[in-house]
Amino acid sequence: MSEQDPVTLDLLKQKMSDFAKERDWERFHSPRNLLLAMVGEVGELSEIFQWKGEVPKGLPDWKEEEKVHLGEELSDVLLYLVRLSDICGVDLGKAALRKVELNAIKYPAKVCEDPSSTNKDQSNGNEHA
Ligand SMILES: Nc1ccn([C@H]2C[C@H](O)[C@@H](COP(=O)(O)OP(=O)(O)OP(=O)(O)O)O2)c(=O)n1
Repeated sequence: MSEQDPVTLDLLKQKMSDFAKERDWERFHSPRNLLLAMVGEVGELSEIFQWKGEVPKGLPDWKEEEKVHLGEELSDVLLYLVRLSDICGVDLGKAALRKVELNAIKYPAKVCEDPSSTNKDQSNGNEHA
């Protein structure tokens, strides 16, 4: 794989599968364990922003090493999510695309100007699509 090749969910899925196989860690990669590991990584991601207050988009004032750390924690969350989906037999790419389409139907572009009002009134009464 070269630097120019796109990084796909399938590639990440394969890498995580190889990683677990090579270490004989498949027995640890159960749905529940992976979910808990992912939530732990969401916690580590949250710590990066904790107590900072709101930060401007693009993080212009952050040091390079802080951005590298952020990339690592974002990646841990993504990798566990990809692995969890795989282990559960869910095609994450397809499921996410379908969800994007459902979101567009639930929140028509011309109607929804204020995202803070994305609750019952604009979702046909269904809060859990
Ligand atoms: N049983 C495991 C353990 C780790 N990993 C992979 C997925 C994550 O990308 C990363 C998580 O590793 P750590 O648990 O060491 O977490 P961190 O990298 O965040 O290190 P730390 O918690 O020390 O900051 O390694 C995995 O697939 N399965």
